[in-house]
Amino acid sequence: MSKQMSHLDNIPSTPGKFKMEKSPYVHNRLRWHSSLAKLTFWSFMFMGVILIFFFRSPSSNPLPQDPSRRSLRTFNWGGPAWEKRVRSSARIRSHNGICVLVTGAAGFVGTHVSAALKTRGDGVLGLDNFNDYYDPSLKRARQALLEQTGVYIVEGDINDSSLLRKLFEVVAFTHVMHLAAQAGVRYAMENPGSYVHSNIAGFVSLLEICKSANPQPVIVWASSSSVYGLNTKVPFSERDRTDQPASLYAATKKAGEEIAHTYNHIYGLSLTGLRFFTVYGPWGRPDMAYFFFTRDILKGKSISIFEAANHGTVARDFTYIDDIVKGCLGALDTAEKSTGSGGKKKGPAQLRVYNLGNTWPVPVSDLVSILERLLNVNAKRKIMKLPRNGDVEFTHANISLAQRELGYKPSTNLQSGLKKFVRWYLSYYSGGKKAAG
Ligand SMILES: O=C(O)[C@H]1O[C@H](OP(=O)(O)OP(=O)(O)OC[C@H]2O[C@@H](n3ccc(=O)[nH]c3=O)[C@H](O)[C@@H]2O)[C@H](O)[C@@H](O)[C@@H]1O
Repeated sequence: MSKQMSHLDNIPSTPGKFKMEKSPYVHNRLRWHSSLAKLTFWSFMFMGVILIFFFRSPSSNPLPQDPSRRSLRTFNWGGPAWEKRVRSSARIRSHNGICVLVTGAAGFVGTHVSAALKTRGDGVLGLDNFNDYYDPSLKRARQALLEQTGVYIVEGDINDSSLLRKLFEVVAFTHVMHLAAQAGVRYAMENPGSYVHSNIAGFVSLLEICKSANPQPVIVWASSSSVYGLNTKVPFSERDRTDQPASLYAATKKAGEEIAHTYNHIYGLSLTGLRFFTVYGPWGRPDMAYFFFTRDILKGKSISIFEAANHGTVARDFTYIDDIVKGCLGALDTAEKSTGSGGKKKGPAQLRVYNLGNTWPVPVSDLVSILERLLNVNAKRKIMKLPRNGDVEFTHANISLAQRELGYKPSTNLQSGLKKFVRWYLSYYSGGKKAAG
């Protein structure tokens, strides 16, 4: 059976009525029907105007690109052929393999993690809503890449409970790698609603299904280095305070950590949050600085390099994607099972949080110098004061906990990681055939 997710489902369909009233009835009935038709017509016109007003009015819709508008999109799923594809993608092909639902599988980290799991023989099913936060054609290209490795990505939203329930009916996932999220620090000021929709409502929707699944899966999910916010103690350790987020994005990730605590406490779900530190690499996100700096340097456009007060350095603990993938797999492999069943906790379950960084902060101006050398083009640098839109000045991970417990050991420095990124970038956007970002 084909199912669809759409807000439009709630609006009754009406065209049949109008057709019927055009049939040749006796005169009175016709008049009665025609006035009924008029009444119905004008009622619908009136409702239409109100709906248009509601969606357009700035006061009733304070979020100009409200993500709920995105979920007006219709996703098709269901049916025997679809279920067969889902099962085949999720089939474990190695001894001791795990069966993983990867949310955000067409995203940057999601694609790399899905491919790595599939390559080692785990069962992998992707889920992604292919939203247009950045160029969806890049997500489609990642999807095509995953298809070659045998990973199927179901198109749907993590807020669609009936889809999630169906997926757990078709496949007994042992693990969920939850990477679907609204990312980006600065965009949170433009579209705050999308952060609440994906990072809070979407996470809760997923946890609700996981808590009732039998067996309950293990969940590993993407938190963020941004939870350290205005924390000035460096390097950032998991024990440091995280109650001063500098952006709504950071606040939603911090909220995710608290929500994880609740579901672990009440339902016995095994939950591991990974605080990623500025992940970069091939197939990366065009909204991130290293990516659009590359694009703009090549185009001869000027780039803005932020600096802190008193010409202070802004730096990031840039972390290469392959290192992050190893950290994700380490977290999945070391996670203990959830303890609940039938939606009820049977005993204490594991609740963990780890930093996944590189432990080597690099000033943004140095990042630009590396790109200039790799691209053999001088950047048009514009030094700007760090805008007050959510960015923090400095990130630096203490990774000793992840090292000890996950065997996490980053091994790629920014120079060699960017070299791989630039090589990918130039071949992907070869000769300007595709427009970057
Ligand atoms: O570590 C993380 O958790 C976060 O890392 C990145 O956030 P961010 O570090 O701000 O990454 P970019 O947006 O690529 O910025 C990198 C650096 O370049 C700087 N920048 C950015 C944009 C710009 O025009 N100029 C500029 O100097 C930023 O201030 C920052 O220091 C991701 O975008 C987040 O999704 C992720 O959660």
